[in-house]
This record gives sequence, C-alpha cells and structure tokens, in this order.
Amino acid sequence: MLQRAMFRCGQLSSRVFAVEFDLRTQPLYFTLSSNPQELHHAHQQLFGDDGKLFSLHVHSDSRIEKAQAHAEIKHKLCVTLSQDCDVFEASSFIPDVKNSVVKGFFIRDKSTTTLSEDTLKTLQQSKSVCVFSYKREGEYCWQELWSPVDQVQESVRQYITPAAAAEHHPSTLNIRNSDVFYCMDEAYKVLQECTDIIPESKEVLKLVDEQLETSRADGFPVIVIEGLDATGKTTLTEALRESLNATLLKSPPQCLAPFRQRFDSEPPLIRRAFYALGNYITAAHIGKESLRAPVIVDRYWHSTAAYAIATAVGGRVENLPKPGSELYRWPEDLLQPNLVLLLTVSPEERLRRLRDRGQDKTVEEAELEINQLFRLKVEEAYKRIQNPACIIVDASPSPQEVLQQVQHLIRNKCHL
Ligand SMILES: Nc1ncnc2c1ncn2[C@@H]1O[C@H](COP(=O)(O)OP(=O)(O)OP(=O)(O)O)[C@@H](O)[C@H]1O
Ligand SMILES: Nc1ccn([C@H]2C[C@H](O)[C@@H](COP(=O)(O)O)O2)c(=O)n1
Repeated sequence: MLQRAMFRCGQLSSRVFAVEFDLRTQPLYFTLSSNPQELHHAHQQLFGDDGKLFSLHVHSDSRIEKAQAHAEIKHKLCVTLSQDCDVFEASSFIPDVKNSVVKGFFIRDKSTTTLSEDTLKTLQQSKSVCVFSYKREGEYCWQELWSPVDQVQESVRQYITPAAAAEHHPSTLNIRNSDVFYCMDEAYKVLQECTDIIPESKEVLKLVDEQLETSRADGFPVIVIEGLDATGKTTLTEALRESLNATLLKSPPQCLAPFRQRFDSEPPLIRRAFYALGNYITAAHIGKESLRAPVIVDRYWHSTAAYAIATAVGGRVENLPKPGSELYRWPEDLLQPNLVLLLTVSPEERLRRLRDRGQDKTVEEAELEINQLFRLKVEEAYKRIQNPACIIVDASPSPQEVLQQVQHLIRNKCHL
C-alpha cells in the first residue's frame, strides 16, 4: 500500500518515468515538478499531439498479484481500445535503484469516443490500479490523478519535466529474481506463492523435492547445445548421442512436459520460475547420468536466462544489461556443464528451416519471426553469459558438416 499511497499523495518527483514511444529509439524520460517547464522537442512528440493522454500503473504488495494484474491489463487494453488509441509500455523508477520499477502503460487516445475512459474507469475500480491523465497548456504539460467526471477527487498537478536518459534501461533494474533466478530457492518461493491460484505449482514443487541433491562427481563430460528455435539442436544432439554413445537430456525435462503449456500462459515472473526449476531437475539427472556416460543437454540455463532477459528488456539491443553485468552470471548452485555450444544460422536460413518443418511454434517463437529486435537481443544475451560462456558454432552447413565441426570441438575441449 505504501507505493499506492505515495502515488496518491503525488510524491512522485524523485521518480523518473520512461515511455517506450518507439522501440527503435531511446524511451522518452521525464520527471515531475511543481514548477512548469517547457517540453523538449522530443517530448512534444508524445505530449504535444492532439488526443487524450493517460498513464496507469499497477501496485500491490503481492508480486504474483502485480504480475497477473499487469498481464490482464495489457490484454484488456489490446482487445478493447480502438485503432485510434496507441498503447505504450511505461514504467516509473528511481534511476539505478534495483527493484524500483513500477510497470504500467501510457495511452494516447485520438478517437472521439469515450472507450478509453470507460476502460480505464473499469480498471481503476481495482485497488491495485492508479490512473493519471495529462493536460497541455501552451508549452507545458502536467500530470494529475485521473478521476472519471462523476467522481470528485482531490488531485495534485505535477508538471512534466524532461529528464536525462537513464544509464541503465529501467527494464534491467528488476530482472534479478523476477525474470532470471540465480538460486533455486528464489524460483521455488515464486511457485510456493502461486499454489492457491495455480494448483499445478504444487505438483512441480513435488517433482523438484523428489530430486535427490546431486553433487557432481568427476564423471564424463557434459555438453550443452543452445540456439534459437530451428537452428538444428535436435538434429545435432541426436547425432551426438549416437556418435559419442552419450545420454541425451533436455531442459525442461520430460517430467515437466504436462505442465509446460500452463506455465507458458502465465506472466514472466511465474513462467521463468518454472523454467528455472526445470534446470535444477535436469541438473539432478545430469549428475546421475554423467557417472555412466557423456551427457548431451538440449537447452539449459543459457536459454532460460537469454530468453528471459530479451523479453524483459524493452526496445533495442543497446538496452540489454551491459556485458560483464552480474545478470549474466551463472547461478552458483546450478551444476555447470563442461562445454556450451551456441548454434547460429542467418535469419533467412532459420526462417527457411522453420517453414520446411511447418510445425506449431510457441507464441514466443512466433514472435521471434516477426520481431527482429527480439531475436537480436536473445542472441546477444546468449553471447554475454559467462562462466561458462558459450562457443559459437556456424550451423549453416549440412548436418554432417555441423556434426564434424562439433565433434572436433568436443575432442579439443573435453578430450572425448
Ligand atoms: N545443418 C542443417 N542444414 C539444413 N537443415 C537442417 C540442419 N539441421 C537441421 N535442419 C533442419 O531444420 C529444421 C529444424 O531443425 P531442428 O528441429 O534440429 O532444430 P531445433 O533447434 O531443435 O528446433 P527447436 O528448438 O524448435 O526444437 C528441421 O527440419 C531439420 O531437419
Ligand atoms: N531451459 C530452457 C528451455 C526453454 N526455455 C524457454 C525459452 C523459450 O520461451 C522456449 C523455447 O523452447 P522450445 O520451444 O525450443 O522448446 O522455452 C527456457 O526458458 N529454458
């Protein structure tokens, strides 16, 4: 309730707001002040246009409730607002302060209908949603708490003041333990908090509990194969299993398959915690199997972290956490492989393979196809992960040639 109270009292001046107005450029940053200030030219694009302007933010003490409310609002805004309404991702944050981000949306309504007001009115009835409106006066623009005409509410006028670009993109501030988990307990806690609303969480936690703790004996090498969808992971891992007489494992493991679709439909906090736990179950399997034979793993922590970071970070590749950031560090309690290979092909070749295969894709993979920015961010995040870093393999040649290339690498690095 503290944050909601803070928003209600209008004590927002220490916060910076970021609106992802155009994904190819920097967000528009502004802060608030009691004194009017002229808008910069860049901000005129957002605040100077005709139309009604609103922003809304979600607050709750429960992170599960907050994540679900955010996803529901996003869906509602997409399906109910007309084409004359632009909806942008917006966040409010304290620069460089971890976990200070409050996520929300900015709405620019150029229509002559009251559809956006009606939608906002319904959303505002939820105790976790705060709505602001924006008004212009010459060169100035101010924000105030929005109330539908039939409700009288005291409001504080705060002027929009253009702010400097943040050093760290706001979406990077909340990644730890919301999108990427760096120890099992943190991911475990998220599913524990969901057991009332997602009964399957109990079954997943039971499967995690059933895995005996495995400290890795100095067994056979463990080799992880990573890459975007359709880069040839399945083809290569199966060929390696044959040629090395190895055990082939996957993350998420087969025992989580019945729950995957359910968790894929949940907001990132819950979905990512599910995949994180999947890695720990796979780790337990690796620990056992590597005592008997070399182990090949199809996707592991690199996939979990790279997709999560690329989804969490809005806009351009430049917005990703900087190389060397602690966000790319391998979890200390997760079994480390001996070698991680990242299969890469050109976007054109990948699309050709996807089309030839003609299979269903997950929503995220479908997004990869249409969202070049997202694909670039996933690949870049893969390459920035450290300890162990991945070795890039050009997977465009024929399956036989890719296999030979990889066998050569395995011989050199793992002496197999
Ligand atoms: N080296 C290659 N050259 C040409 N085609 C290939 C090559 N490797 C795989 N393919 C073909 O590309 C398609 C995708 O390959 P595959 O299923 O192995 O990819 P994947 O990375 O496992 O995908 P996903 O992550 O979606 O499971 C398949 O039709 C496969 O036959
Ligand atoms: N260890 C893993 C494996 C997969 N994921 C997520 C990332 C993508 O959303 C999707 C890709 O998997 P595929 O469709 O190739 O089976 O699953 C993950 O986070 N961690």
